[in-house]
Amino acid sequence: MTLAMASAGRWWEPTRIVGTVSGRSSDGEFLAAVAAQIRDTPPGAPSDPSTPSTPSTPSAPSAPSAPSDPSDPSPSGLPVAFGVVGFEPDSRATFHLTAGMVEGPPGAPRSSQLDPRADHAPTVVSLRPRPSADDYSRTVAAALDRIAREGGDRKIVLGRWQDVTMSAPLQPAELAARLHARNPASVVLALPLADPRAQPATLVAATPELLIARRGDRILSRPLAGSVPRASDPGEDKERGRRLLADAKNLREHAFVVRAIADALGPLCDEFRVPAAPCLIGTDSMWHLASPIAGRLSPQATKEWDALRLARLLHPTPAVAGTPRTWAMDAISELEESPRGPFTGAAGWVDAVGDGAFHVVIRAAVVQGVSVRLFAGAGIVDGSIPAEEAAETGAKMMTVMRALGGAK
Ligand SMILES: C=C(O[C@@H]1C=C(C(=O)O)C=C[C@H]1O)C(=O)O
Repeated sequence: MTLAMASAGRWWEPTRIVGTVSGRSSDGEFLAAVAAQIRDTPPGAPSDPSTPSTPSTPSAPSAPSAPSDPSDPSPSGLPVAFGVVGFEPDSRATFHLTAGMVEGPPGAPRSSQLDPRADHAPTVVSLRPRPSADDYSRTVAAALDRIAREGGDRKIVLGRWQDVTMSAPLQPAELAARLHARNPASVVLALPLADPRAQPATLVAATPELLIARRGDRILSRPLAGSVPRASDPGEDKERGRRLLADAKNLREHAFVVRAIADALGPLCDEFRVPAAPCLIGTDSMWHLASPIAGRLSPQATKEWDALRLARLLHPTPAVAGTPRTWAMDAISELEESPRGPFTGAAGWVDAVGDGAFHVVIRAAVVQGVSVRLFAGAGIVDGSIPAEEAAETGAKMMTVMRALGGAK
């Protein structure tokens, strides 16, 4: 099985997986127990024979290097719990208890199953959008009706799926390596999902969105909301980014998220900084409005709030659910075709001292043999245009589609 993470040009793998636990995503007791369990996991603990370690794991842990990014796994080389909390309250959360994450060789893994020049590279043989772009546009219109009925000042994030079939089973590590090569500024995660009913599946994502990182008393969140697809012409591309920064509908969409995060984190902090206006960040396929929010936890909050508990406090934000949260989640479960599960969940790590980083599971796929399932969503507010939201979700899926070799 493949458990790996890449951020800021560095690739991380566990020295050893000592156990895997799963429970309901909304089960606070279960998740508190995960954080407690990692405090009791000795570094280099003997491996549980039922959960073999990753074959490509380096044999000796490398010396912990200085963190270059708040998302990096524990620089102290401490045991970490690495996992995902799903979107719906009753979805499955999976955590792998590892003896520590160590930095692998740059650009790992070494093999390249997805190298298009290799004859054994799996190729895309079929694509099935669920629903079609037209049906999705109709669902967006239905969401706009709901928002209008409530007076307009609301948001619903609506998504759609794409089921891809490959010509041969896809190695999740290969997809992760490709995403990492193409999206150096995103955090790449490959995370086996525990579902006893299903054939083994792995979540792979290249996410640009940081839900929360905690290092000691310092916290950082960088929500995204308000997006436009990039353009191939450099002049037009730059112009789209410039227009996004000044676009009233997208700024409103963004403000919902910043407000929710500031309201949740502000009371825990002695110092707290929210930018007055968002900045622009780009991925391979999208421009996004982003707000880096930073704080210093109070001494009491530092003791009580580990990274996973902070992630649970924020998740799901209006970037992936909407506002107000419960109303938006009800609308999503009525309007979307199926439950999202890990998509738009929170994935990352927490260590024995409560430090950690959780990322929003977007630009993601679930890989299961020859099947690859993609998801992308878009925030709907008063003024959204259904066809544009369909185009936006299509563009968001391009990050994974290109890495699969299924798009230019
Ligand atoms: C839901 C997704 O993206 C979220 C919605 C965004 C938006 O509506 O602009 C931007 C980033 C994400 O927070 C996704 O990419 O699937």
